[in-house]
Amino acid sequence: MNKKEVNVTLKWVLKNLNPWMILCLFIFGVTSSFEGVLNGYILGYIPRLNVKDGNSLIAFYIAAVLSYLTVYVSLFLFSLLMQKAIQTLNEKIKGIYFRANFASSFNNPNLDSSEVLNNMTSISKQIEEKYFEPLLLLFQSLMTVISSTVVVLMTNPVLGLIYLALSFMSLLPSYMGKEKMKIKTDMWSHSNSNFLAITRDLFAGRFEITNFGVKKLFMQKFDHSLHDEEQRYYQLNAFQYVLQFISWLFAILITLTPIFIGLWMAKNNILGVTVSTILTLTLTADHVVGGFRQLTNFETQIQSTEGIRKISWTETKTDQKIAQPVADNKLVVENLSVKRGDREIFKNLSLSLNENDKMIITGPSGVGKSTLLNAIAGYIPIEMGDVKFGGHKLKYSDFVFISQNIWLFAGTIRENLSLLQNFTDEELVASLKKVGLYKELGSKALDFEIKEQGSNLSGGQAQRLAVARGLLRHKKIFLLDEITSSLDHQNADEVHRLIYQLPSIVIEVAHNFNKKIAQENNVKIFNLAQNTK
Ligand SMILES: Nc1ncnc2c1ncn2[C@@H]1O[C@H](COP(=O)(O)OP(=O)(O)OP(=O)(O)O)[C@@H](O)[C@H]1O
Repeated sequence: MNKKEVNVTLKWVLKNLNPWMILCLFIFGVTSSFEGVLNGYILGYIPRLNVKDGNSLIAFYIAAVLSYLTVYVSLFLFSLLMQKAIQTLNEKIKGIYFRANFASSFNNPNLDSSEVLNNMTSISKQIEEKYFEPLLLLFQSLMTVISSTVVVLMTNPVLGLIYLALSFMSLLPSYMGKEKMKIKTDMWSHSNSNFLAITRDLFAGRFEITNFGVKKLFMQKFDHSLHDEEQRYYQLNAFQYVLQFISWLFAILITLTPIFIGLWMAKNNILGVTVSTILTLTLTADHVVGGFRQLTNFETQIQSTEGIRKISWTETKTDQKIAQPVADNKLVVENLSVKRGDREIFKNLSLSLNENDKMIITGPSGVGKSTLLNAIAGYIPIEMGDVKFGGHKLKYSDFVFISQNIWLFAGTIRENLSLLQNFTDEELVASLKKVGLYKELGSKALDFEIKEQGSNLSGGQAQRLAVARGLLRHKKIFLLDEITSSLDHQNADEVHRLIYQLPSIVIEVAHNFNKKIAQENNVKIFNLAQNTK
């Protein structure tokens, strides 16, 4: 077991991006940030132009076109590069997230693929929208704030400072409403998760709700929770509009007051203020505050992802080698003790199987048959004891574990058998013949297309395919968990005759089994109930 963790931070982002990409993002981030000051600078220049001088008008026109062109080309390239960077980072994060869940699923057998997929999509989307994008845009906003501040102060330091001070007042309403906004968001989010939980529960219990005739009561519960959720959402939005309204009122003061002060200074010839100064400051000062507002917004988004950016998992060591011959092919279970939760399922349990031995583990429901098989396989933690094969600790590569749900994926029999490893067609055909599937699947058995989750194969065919996978790899141990419980007697007997003849050790967990076939094949019967009491 190996504990691993990836913390998605600025350092991680920089490490995973190409240095050239980072350099270009930096350059275009700086040049594109002048978008904020360009309007103010160019419009503010107009009153200073000598409109009688044609040459200076042409020069002004060319300079303005080139400036806008530089800024917009930079902005375009910055946006394009940003998307490329996000693609790279998304691929990394989704890859890590999937691998983390894949590895951790060994300790969480109930983990469902749709849950992993949903989480992977929603978490990576959140990291993309609330971390990667804001992080890349944060730099650009910072540059906008710096360049606009420089232009404002250079235009006229005193009037510039008045403009900035008043502009920053526009942040007051949202700053003051921040705490209340957070409370309202939390309330809505709490109500929303309640609503989702109730919806899931109701849907899962739709048959019981109908059978017990309690539909009306549960629909009322649903409506109540839906109303609560929508009401909280309305309150959240209404509060947002209240803040917005206060901001508008502030804006009237903030926009007109510095213009009036500027005009008054111009009238009285104070500090060389002109109409040109007022124009430049009016159009530029807003970008300082706008950039600042964006900065704080990005920072809040970045902080909100702190929890989901830490991805940790436990890596279980797997070896992908084909089973190697061992000194003696004996499987020995020594003093095995297993607890599930606080409950001791069995204690000091020992078993010994020689090469090619077959054993059925039986006993009443809930006694711990599947637990024992999973503990032997190493799929669940054990309290004490050892499981050895050929004198060494049993490894994943030593055995094939087959349960009722055979893992089959959309693809050919060839792919499902070889699992994308290199095997010749002769080897694949030989394994299919051993389980009696070759003839059954027609002349082109290897090219037979299996549908998603093997929906076009019978239960028995799927079981035999799983056995063929193990035979192909010369596995010396087959661990089988209730594999025939969903098959009819004839199919179940057929599968049993096959597995009891395998040149391997077979341990099968079975509630019910055909005693005659078991006897004919010298299968040992191990009743767990008698061995745990
Ligand atoms: N995932 C789990 N987490 C906690 N306890 C579990 C879990 N699975 C099973 N158990 C407990 O372990 C006991 C043994 O379960 P197990 O599935 O091994 O029994 P079994 O003999 O295979 O039953 P059955 O024949 O009904 O499949 C159960 O009674 C249950 O209390």
